[in-house]
Amino acid sequence: MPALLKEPAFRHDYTPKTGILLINLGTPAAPTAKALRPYLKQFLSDSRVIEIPKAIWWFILNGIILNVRPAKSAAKYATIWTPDGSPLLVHTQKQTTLLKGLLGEQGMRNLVVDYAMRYGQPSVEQTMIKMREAGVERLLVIPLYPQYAGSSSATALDDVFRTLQKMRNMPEVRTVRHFHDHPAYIQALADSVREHWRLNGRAEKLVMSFHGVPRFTLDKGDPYHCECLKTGRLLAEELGLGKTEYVVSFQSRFGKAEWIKPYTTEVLTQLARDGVSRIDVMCPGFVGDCLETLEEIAMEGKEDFLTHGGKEYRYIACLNERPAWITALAEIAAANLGGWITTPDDAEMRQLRARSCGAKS
Ligand SMILES: C=CC1=C(C)c2cc3[nH]c(cc4nc(cc5[nH]c(cc1n2)c(C)c5CCC(=O)O)C(CCC(=O)O)=C4C)c(C)c3C=C
Ligand SMILES: [Fe+2]
Ligand SMILES: [Fe+2]
Repeated sequence: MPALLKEPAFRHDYTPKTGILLINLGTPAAPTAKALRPYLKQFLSDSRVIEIPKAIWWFILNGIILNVRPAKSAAKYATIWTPDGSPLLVHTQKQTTLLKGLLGEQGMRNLVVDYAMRYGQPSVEQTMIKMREAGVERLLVIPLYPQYAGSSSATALDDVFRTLQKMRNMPEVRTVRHFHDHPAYIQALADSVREHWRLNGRAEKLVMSFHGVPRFTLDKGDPYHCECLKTGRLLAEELGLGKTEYVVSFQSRFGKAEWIKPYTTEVLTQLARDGVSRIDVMCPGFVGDCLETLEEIAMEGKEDFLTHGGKEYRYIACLNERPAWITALAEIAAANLGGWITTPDDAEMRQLRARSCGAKS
């Protein structure tokens, strides 16, 4: 049992709140090798992400990867960094604010909406302590990954459960496992494609590129690959696309092992070689633009396609702050908040609470 966190003395006179905690992957604090090193170390030391035996991996990580990758990755981050910081952080912050605003407009009171990062800052523990201090007694956790994977959603939830183990007065907890087939999420994606078509016309193919995972995880029971294909199919159906008009592929391969296929780079190269001249490319598995979409897909992917004979490569931005996506997020939250959002005003709630144990305050 880990050591318990410090908590304030119990009191009656506060309004119990319901919290929504959005968890995203996390991102380095700056686009520098110095900032990349601790970020990558934390990320790549996660046994949900790297399943190689710990002792062997320790040597590979500390002896090779952490000496080479920080500088290489920092150079990539530098190409997408914004004046407000890393796009992943900026979009997560904005999504949190917009969700809070929308749920407030929908009349949900006594609600705390906040975000945390699985790697880097603010950590899950930090945000959970902050929410507990704000009076959160019921906590809904939404990992910002539409498709469940052990290396994304599950590790985010591990962090929540680890923090709960350290809480004396732990909140009630509900978790969202995935929303890969949620109609409002599919609608939001479809809206973004239709808007792109309205402004730019329609390309010959729509490429839907998802983050990859090692192939063996599928063989060992991870549903991620299947959920990506389902998202792709539902989106294509919503857009009225036939089987030959879209392709689902997987990006961001790490290391030499086989990952789920087809690889996005190979698909882009092959499409160009096959004489397809104009393609639309999107990343439905990322709800906000980040390094993997802005650098790997919008920049490197474009180069792959154009250098192999393609003529026009149009990247469709992630959902980011699109109103339809914030509405979808609110729907996903509301569907999981059943019975948790109470209507009595603050004073009444305090009275109810004090009365239940006979105390005066
Ligand atoms: C080492 C293996 C990796 C697995 C497995 C993996 C799964 C996975 N990742 C995401 C989402 C994101 N990954 C991002 C960056 C990133 N991913 C890996 C490695 C694995 N990911 C690394 C080493 C990095 C860091 C960048 C680099 O050095 O290449 C990001 C972007 C972060 C940002 O700051 O913008 C996202 C998002 C998912 C959803 C997933 C499993 C399904
Ligand atoms: Fe990743
Ligand atoms: Fe399947």
